[in-house]
Amino acid sequence: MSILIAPSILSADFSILGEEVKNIERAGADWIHIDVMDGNFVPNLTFGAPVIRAIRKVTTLPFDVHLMIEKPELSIDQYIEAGADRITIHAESTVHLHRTVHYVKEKGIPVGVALNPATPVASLEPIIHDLDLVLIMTVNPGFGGQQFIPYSVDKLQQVQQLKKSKQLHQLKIQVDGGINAETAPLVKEAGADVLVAGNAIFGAEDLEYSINVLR
Ligand SMILES: O=C(CO)[C@H](O)[C@H](O)COP(=O)(O)O
Ligand SMILES: [Fe+2]
Repeated sequence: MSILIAPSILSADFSILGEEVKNIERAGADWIHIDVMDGNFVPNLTFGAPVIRAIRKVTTLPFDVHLMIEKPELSIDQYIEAGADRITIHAESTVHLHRTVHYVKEKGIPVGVALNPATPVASLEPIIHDLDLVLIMTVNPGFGGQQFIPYSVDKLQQVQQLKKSKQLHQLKIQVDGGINAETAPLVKEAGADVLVAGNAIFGAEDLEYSINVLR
C-alpha cells in the first residue's frame, strides 16, 4: 500500500476554509481529514455537518471524518448526508462500538475505529476484522499542534502484527497527531499507511513540499 496523506483542516485558516481546501487538493493531498469535536468527548469544539456540506462543494477529494463526539451513533447520519466518504469513531466514545461500526458499514462507506493513547490495542481484537481502518491517536485528541507520544510506535507495531496474523490485507492503519518530518519515518516504519497532519502541512510555506516530505 502506498502512503496516503490526509491534511487535517483543524489547522487551516477557518476564515478562508474553502480556499484552504482547494489549495490542499492542488498540493497533492489524498484525503481531507475533518476533525469533528463536541466539547464533551474532547475539551474543544470545532465544526459539524453544515461546514462539511459547505466544503463538499469545493473539492472531490474523499472526506475522512474523525468523530470526537460522545455517542456518535446519535448523529452519524448527518455527517454522511453532508458528504463524509469515510467515518472514524472512537472506541471510547460509545458503549455500542460493534453496533455503531456495523451501522456505518450498512450505510455503504468505510469505517474506522480510533484509539486514544491510553486505550490498548487488544481492545480491537473482537472487532478488527470488521474494520476498514484503525486510527492510532499519537496525541491525546482535542487539539492540533501537540507533541507526538513515543509509545505510539509500539502500538502501531501491535496493530501491524494483528493485521498480519489475521491476514487483514485491506485494513488501513492511520496515525493522527504530531506527525511531521521527524515522526513520519517512525510511523511509516511501524506500519502506518495513512498520515494525518495539521500543523506540519498548514503551518508550512509550501503546501506541496510539506506533503511530499511526509510522503
Ligand atoms: O484529531 C486531531 C486532534 O485531536 C487532529 O487531526 C490532529 O491534531 C492533527 O493536528 P497536528 O498534526 O497539528 O497534531
Ligand atoms: Fe483527527
